Amino acid sequence: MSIAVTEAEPGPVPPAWRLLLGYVRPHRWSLLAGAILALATGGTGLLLPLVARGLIDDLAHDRSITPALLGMSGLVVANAAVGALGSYVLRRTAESVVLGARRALSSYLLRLRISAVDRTEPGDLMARITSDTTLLREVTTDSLVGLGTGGLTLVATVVMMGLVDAVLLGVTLGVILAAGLVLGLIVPRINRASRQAQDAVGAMGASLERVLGALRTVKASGAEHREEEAVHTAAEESWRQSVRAAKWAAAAGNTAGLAMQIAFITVLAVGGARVATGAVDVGTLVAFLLYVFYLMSPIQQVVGAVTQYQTGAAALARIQEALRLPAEPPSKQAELPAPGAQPATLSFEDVRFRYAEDLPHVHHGVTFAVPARGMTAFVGPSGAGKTTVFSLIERFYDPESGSISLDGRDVAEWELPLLRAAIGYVEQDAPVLSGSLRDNLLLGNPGADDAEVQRVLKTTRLDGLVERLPRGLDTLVGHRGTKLSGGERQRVAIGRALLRRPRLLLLDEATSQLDAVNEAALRDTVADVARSTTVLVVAHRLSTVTMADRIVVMDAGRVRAVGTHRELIAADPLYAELAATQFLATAD
Ligand SMILES: Nc1ncnc2c1ncn2[C@@H]1O[C@H](COP(=O)(O)OP(=O)(O)OP(=O)(O)O)[C@@H](O)[C@H]1O
Repeated sequence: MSIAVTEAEPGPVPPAWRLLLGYVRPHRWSLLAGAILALATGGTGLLLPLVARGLIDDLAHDRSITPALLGMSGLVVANAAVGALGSYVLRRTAESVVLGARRALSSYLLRLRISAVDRTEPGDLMARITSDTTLLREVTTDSLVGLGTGGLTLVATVVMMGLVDAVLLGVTLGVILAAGLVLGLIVPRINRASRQAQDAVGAMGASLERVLGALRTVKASGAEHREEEAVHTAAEESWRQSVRAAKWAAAAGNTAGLAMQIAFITVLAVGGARVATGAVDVGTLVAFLLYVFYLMSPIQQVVGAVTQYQTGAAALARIQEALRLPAEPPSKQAELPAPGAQPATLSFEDVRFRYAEDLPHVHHGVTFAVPARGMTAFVGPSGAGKTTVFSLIERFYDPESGSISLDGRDVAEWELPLLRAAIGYVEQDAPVLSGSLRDNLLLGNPGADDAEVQRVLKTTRLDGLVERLPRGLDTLVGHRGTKLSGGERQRVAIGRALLRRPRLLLLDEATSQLDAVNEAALRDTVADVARSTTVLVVAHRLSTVTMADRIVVMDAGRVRAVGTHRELIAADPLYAELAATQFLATAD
């Protein structure tokens, strides 16, 4: 049985509110506490008009207004205190929702399949973790709580208004209903503009990542202005769409505000007439008008909640899009092989592979076998499919047909962490991560002891460099190791792979030449490692292939010959030609 690397095909995208509830569920109790406090704030405010009516009554009947004044002051102070506590609890909960989303999204993105990463822009994915998740904060507080507390306060206020005067309530609701119809037209536009604004932020992140990742090349090509324009265009697009969203949000807010003013004027007119006919007294009209005034806040809250929800729904959709990219299953950290573990065997059997359905095949039935120990070199023209062999062994991709076996067992049946724990992989451009030399060396085996590190430093001839550096292993290497030379970066990458005590070492040789001394040293290192480990090298140097135990010659996605240097020189014209040029990675 093979172990699935891609997750099940995702079904239809759930609606934004379901996604939002998913993020909020772990924090439901603190959210509820915040909502209750917000309601209590509304509740204390709701009592004010009644106390005010009492005060007017007291004045009309020549009674002392001190109790009513004290009551109103107490209510105002309680209102402020409960309000402050409520907004702190809500804000804290919202930050926790953002944290939860960031953790989930970043964990997921680190598990993405390489094929998914090939199709995406890292800068855009970063924007989803940083900027889109931030929008969840407002959605949680303004939207969810706003809708809940604002809605409840609204209902409570309407009930109170009904109790005070049903006719005036009817007038008020008529005006509010008309405003609601207008809002129904505005709200979807906010969603559309917000989505486009967030997409543009993603595009800006992608442009920035592209430029900053290759700033030397951009400068050397004199392309700063053109690249600057691309970043600015994305930033301006985000601005344009955000302004559009702001325009519609402002229209929504003001529609609600205008409706309240109209309701106020209408109630004043109709209420005034009712006072004149003696249907209601002045105190009732004042209390009702205070409620109309008071209605403003929950209505603004509900309208704000709905508009904010549109922005949040757009962000949620972008987050969900990232969470639906194919990823590897979650797994535990695997134990590395013990020192001196048995070297691996490897075989490819009729492997066919292409990077995507719409791309041509890169492997057209690749077959070869590699015994335990010794060094196997892969040679062939550029684009022949050599590096792809390594990517398939690591299961960055899966073949379309055929099988790849490690220790006689199909790699598809291995637990991914166990498979990768058996392998040390040095990529062609030898990536070095920002951080210290030590961080880089221990990346694949943080538990390596000092003696192991020292041994690897010696093997890779990095010991001299470490001694020269004032901070030794703790020297920071800069973004992508820019403070190291190309050769040093390559040796750090090899040291890192060796510290994993690999049973199979994959070495994609750099096409750039090292200086003669370092090249010889590296050759000796690899030869040394090959005595106890199975080593596969994508070779670009004649000096590497001449010492290989066997050479696999690849051409246009096929293995055309296997043998030693001496055998192949005689038997394979392509190999003879490659060898004659010294540089084995010639262009097609
Ligand atoms: N991630 C990818 N997505 C799509 N196509 C790819 C990808 N990686 C490589 N290819 C294509 O697959 C083919 C084989 O690439 P591969 O890197 O395996 O060649 P190679 O023999 O290692 O070449 P070189 O000697 O130049 O490193 C090339 O035509 C390349 O354009």
